[in-house]
Amino acid sequence: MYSACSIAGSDSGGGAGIQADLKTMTLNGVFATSAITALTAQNTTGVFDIMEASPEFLTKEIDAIFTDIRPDAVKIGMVSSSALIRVISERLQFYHAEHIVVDPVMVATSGAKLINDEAIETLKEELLPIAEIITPNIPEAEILSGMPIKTADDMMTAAKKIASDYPCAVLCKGGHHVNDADDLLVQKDSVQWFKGRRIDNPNTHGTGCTLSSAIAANLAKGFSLTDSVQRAKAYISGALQAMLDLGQGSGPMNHAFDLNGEFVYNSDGKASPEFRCAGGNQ
Ligand SMILES: Nc1ncnc2c1ncn2[C@@H]1O[C@H](COP(=O)(O)OP(=O)(O)OP(=O)(O)O)[C@@H](O)[C@H]1O
Ligand SMILES: Cc1ncc(CO)c(N)n1
Repeated sequence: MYSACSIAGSDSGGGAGIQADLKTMTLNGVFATSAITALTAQNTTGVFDIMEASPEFLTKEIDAIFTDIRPDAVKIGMVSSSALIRVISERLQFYHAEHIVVDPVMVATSGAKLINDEAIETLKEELLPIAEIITPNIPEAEILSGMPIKTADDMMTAAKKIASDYPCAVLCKGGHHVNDADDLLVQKDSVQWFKGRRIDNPNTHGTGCTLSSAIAANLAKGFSLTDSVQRAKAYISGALQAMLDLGQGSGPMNHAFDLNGEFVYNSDGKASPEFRCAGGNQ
């Protein structure tokens, strides 16, 4: 069975972070491992506290994973400090990790800052050079490109700038646009829009984590980057469309669905009629 590893923060509320990643990877048909960078005391209304793992402990988590169940892809989410970013970069290069997806998490849906300013520079220096793809939302793309994004043309200019500054593909997510939820993928030789109808659901906590984990899971299974993004976009649209309404703020998504309405994935990562997800038909 293929496996993917999430290196990210824990969300006690279950909607984002490691919790979203493990659900997404499982339902996209790969075995999921995790190296936790920080605990957050968080729910749908906000982030109340953060406790970082030490660099030494994060090193041991990554070593434990790579020396035993080597991941076929790695997703990196919330990493709040430069010291932790350096550990991740060094360890992933040491293990020649493949298919690295970087979600440059900066601010939670609720508005809480999840990275310090110095660490944003370290992320650019240490993680973007080893990433296959990065998945900024619009505010993150503004910071990485150094330009404001108000229109689809701005999105294109900013994503192209980031893709020319760093050796990775860039998926600029349109969730923060007011109209359609269209995402833009810029690779060295191609540019492609992934169109998404905006789903009228205020419960979008963890959409970015879910999308990047679904991309990593599909890369782990051997799909091309373009196909992995396409499949991840279908997954996030399904999870938003499945309309869960939990908590008092921006709630989590519903992962207990499948793309055709009934079945989830078997251990080969193929849709299987024998393996029905509890709650999938609700
Ligand atoms: N209301 C919506 N309807 C349809 N798709 C959406 C909606 N909101 C977000 N998306 C999609 O969800 C994915 C994540 O995008 P978004 O810009 O919300 O990421 P993010 O801000 O990093 O998420 P997070 O809330 O986890 O920080 C993208 O594919 C985006 O198009
Ligand atoms: C732990 C964690 N990672 C990422 C996000 C971004 O959605 C969040 N809110 N919490």
